[in-house]
Amino acid sequence: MDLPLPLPSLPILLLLIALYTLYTLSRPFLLLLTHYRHASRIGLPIKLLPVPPGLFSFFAYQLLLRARLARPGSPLHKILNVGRPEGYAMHEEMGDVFLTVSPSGVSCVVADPEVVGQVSNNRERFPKPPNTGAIINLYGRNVINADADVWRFHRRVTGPVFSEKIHSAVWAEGARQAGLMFSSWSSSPSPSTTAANGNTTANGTEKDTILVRTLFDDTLKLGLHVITGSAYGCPLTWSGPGSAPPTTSSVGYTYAQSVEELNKHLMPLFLTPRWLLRLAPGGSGWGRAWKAYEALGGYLRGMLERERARRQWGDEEQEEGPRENLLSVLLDAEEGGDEKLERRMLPEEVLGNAFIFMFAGHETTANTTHYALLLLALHQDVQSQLLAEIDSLYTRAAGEGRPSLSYERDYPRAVWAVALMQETLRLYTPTSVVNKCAAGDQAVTFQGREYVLPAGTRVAVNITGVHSSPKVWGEDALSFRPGRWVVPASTGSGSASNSRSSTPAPAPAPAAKELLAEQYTVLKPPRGSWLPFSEGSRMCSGRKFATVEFVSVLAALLKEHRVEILPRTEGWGEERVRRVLAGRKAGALTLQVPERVPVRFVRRK
Ligand code: HEM
Repeated sequence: MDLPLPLPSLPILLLLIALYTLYTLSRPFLLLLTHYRHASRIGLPIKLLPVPPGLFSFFAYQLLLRARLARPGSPLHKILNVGRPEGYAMHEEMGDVFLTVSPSGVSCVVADPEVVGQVSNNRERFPKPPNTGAIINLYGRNVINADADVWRFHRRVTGPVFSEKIHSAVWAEGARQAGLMFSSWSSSPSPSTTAANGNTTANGTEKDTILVRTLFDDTLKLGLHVITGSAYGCPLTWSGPGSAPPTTSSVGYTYAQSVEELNKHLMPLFLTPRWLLRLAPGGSGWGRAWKAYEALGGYLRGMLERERARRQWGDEEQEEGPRENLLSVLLDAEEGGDEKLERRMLPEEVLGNAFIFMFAGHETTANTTHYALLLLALHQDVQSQLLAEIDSLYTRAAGEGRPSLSYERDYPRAVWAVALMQETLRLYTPTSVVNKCAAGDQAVTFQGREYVLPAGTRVAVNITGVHSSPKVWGEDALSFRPGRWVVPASTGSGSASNSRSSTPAPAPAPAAKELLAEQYTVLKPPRGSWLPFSEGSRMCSGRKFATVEFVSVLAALLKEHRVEILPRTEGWGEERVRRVLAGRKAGALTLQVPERVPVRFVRRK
């Protein structure tokens, strides 16, 4: 006869619940202790963190921010932000290489160029941490979040796109889009852009000053249009019917809106299964996230279909054949057109890469242009140097009978413009940290001593830390001084590089005449000291793309104008703009100017 199992009595049940609760509550502390024990064997200074760094604290902070329970600089912000080291402050206290220990594990935070070099230039020993970039895996696996063999394959497929041919196309498209953007400001006065009334201008006439309130949105749109035209084979107009690529979606977001909304709603997209998002009410954040996801997916698929048709039926405009743009190399790999590739690319990988290049390739560059324009407006002396260089490029082009600047002839001479971009990226680098992870126990040498990082230790390369370190960039590390990048050509852009001892030395700002005489060049920084594009085999594929775009856009925008901030009498002035530049836009994955700053373009000749 079966006897019924005795049910636990109430006190035993309560005891079990209490024990479980105790275990759950004490688990983070137990983990913290365990990780601390492991970390203390490494021998580097240790900082204890109450919460796990990385995405957890990032999202927790975003939620609190939205619920208005935290604001930048508040104690909660400090606790949660501790996992995202920014600037050099933490290193002043802890040294250039130290460990953080939290319930989630041990991280090694690095702001020393030598250690950065060891970590970044060895993909086998220090790969990306598992699941990196899951947030950007929205449409499928891609070159940024893949690793090992999959990454190698994606890079082999997409790498050939970044050739001189595309840089030439980027130059032309950058100038064209900058021209369209400028015309949109000057030709159609609107609530956002009007001829400033009563301002003193260079020649005193009202129509020679253009007030621009939409620099933030317009530079983003410009970045999106440049990459769509030059890498996706889809040149766009600034507004009207030609301003969006073909789409397969009926969701009514414009192209620029779909990207903007997707950016805003990355968090729900990342955290919520797609089937649930689809059910969300249209007006909610979740509903908008779904709408943006659908709309952008529609544009990407629309461009892929158009490219497929073009490959099938031919296109008179595209004489160069299918290797011309990113979409055609992706489709080539999907169809197995290249026998040297080990396998075909899956449709989800094609879409994933079509998305990621657009995503990685427009916002970063656009924000750099935006920051640079504001910095130029604040630093008129630097702007005068740049304008002298731009004028000399146009004068030389005219002398050679060329109506416009060309990539081949003029880009190599744009020393000051490249220096400006590099200095802007040093101070306002879009990605503050690049993460790696020790594959097996890995030794690093720091200040002549070897430290072994156990398998699985995260390594956070603190880019902003390196960029603002006085040891690397001198006592004026925090000052905006593009002149530090301009060095006599005799020292050579290459010869000053790749050695720890040759940290960038201050260079006198040369006169534009001397620049033209080609006596100066842009300093190539020592390894590990300038990292906006990261370093090593996983460095940004679009570094030159972005630089060419930046130079071309600035040369077009400032051909006949100078950019200025609005005076204090109009509610702005230097101090306010400096305060805005000191902030960081919360919620953006990459750095953005946190507030809309109006500027004016004043005709100078
Ligand atoms: C100022 C502009 C840009 C900055 C500061 C920038 C920064 C970066 C950084 C820091 C990484 C490394 C990320 C990591 O390892 O986690 C990266 C990777 C990448 N970037 Fe950029 N980027 C810029 C522009 C572009 C452009 C214009 C494109 C394409 C047209 C692009 C495409 C990529 C790709 C494909 C990768 C992944 C490389 C790989 O893992 O093989 N980026 N970028």
